[in-house]
Amino acid sequence: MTTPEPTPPTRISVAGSEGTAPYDVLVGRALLGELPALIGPAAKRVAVLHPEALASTGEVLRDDLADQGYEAIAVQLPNGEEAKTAEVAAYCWKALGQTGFTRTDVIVGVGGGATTDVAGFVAASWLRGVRWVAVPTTVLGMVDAAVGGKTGINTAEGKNLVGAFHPPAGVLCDLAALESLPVHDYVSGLAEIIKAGFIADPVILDLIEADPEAARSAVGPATAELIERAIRVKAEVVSGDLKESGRREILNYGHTLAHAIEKNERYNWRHGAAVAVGMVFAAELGRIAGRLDDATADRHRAILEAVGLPVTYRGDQWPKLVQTMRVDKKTRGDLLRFIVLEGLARPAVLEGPDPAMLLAAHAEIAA
Ligand SMILES: NC(=O)c1ccc[n+]([C@@H]2O[C@H](COP(=O)([O-])OP(=O)(O)OC[C@H]3O[C@@H](n4cnc5c(N)ncnc54)[C@H](O)[C@@H]3O)[C@@H](O)[C@H]2O)c1
Ligand SMILES: O=C(O)C(=O)C[C@@H](O)[C@H](O)[C@H](O)COP(=O)(O)O
Ligand SMILES: [Zn+2]
Repeated sequence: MTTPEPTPPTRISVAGSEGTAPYDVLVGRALLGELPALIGPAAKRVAVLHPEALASTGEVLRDDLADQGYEAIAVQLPNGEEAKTAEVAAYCWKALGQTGFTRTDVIVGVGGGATTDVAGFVAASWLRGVRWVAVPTTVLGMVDAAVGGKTGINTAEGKNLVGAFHPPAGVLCDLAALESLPVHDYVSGLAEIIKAGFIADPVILDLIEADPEAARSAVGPATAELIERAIRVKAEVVSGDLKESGRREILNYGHTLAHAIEKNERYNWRHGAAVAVGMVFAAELGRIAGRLDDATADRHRAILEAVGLPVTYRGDQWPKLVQTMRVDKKTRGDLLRFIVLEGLARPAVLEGPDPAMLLAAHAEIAA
């Protein structure tokens, strides 16, 4: 009997823009052999930044890189959102300083979106910018966070308030990593996949609606296709607008309210769960503004509930949420701006909606 040839990874290209180099997102299995080529020939030192939950992965990777002749260190970060702080970034800078990390050395971020956001930010800020490679290990990291070069940390005042646009040299999405992901985290990533479906690729919605239970699994029949389709949406959008001067804002669909919910919950809600509620809110806002048809608005709640994502939030928190939304990055002056839909895959900006409209949309998600 012959052993089947390993399937080559899918390669999705992200164009360089505004002086940055193009790079590829690879999706497949057993991709770590690609890492040395992405680290490049100039590096002497490599720092592997990983969350506590992936301690053994981080150490194996460090040992592997050391065997290849790099001076490799593993830097363990707290799990999840707790890593996105100035203190954790400073801890990483200290580790780099003590290792004598130079401009030709390379950072590898292995973990979920929180880890790759910090790893990218440390890479952007160390010596004003060093090369980094993203190895996302969550659905959300693969389809969204690791692609596009938005890096950053939170401050007491809000989500992702400090950061930089600093694209990686490459992104390795090893689907096998998803098999250890708790279902709660897996499903959180589906929110960003569903977002990609509503803003650009409705086939995603059809695939999930055909078998929502299978969509919740790392080994479902459509898993790889869903992940690849969402990455293609992100890659296409960021290729044309790295610094979010225009079209990239559509990737923020549902995020204006989501970030306010995350802050209000002291980051104990997963990002994807907050984005799910935020998209239902944005859909209702679109409907109330006369931009979105009833069927598409209703489809939000149905698909998100079908995969087990939340669609409501505590009704008594509205004043605090509005206050936080006022400092959303899309706000211009005093003008709140939301991404809404004018139909499937037809995102648009809604500027300065009447407070009564916001209140009416809020009533639809208030628990
Ligand atoms: N930069 C961007 O463009 C962008 C886009 C979307 C989201 N984000 C950010 O991404 C973050 C959310 O990312 P996330 O949903 O991946 O969550 P996360 O990074 O918080 O990870 C969730 C949990 O899973 C653990 N984990 C990671 N991989 C694992 C694995 N393979 N097996 C077991 N456990 C694992 C983590 O340690 C953590 O405890 C948010 O901070 C969000 O703001 C950034
Ligand atoms: O890549 C983008 O652009 C996005 O908006 C993707 C979002 O899913 C992501 O959560 C992003 O981190 C939000 O960025 P922010 O600029 O609103 O903080
Ligand atoms: Zn997001």
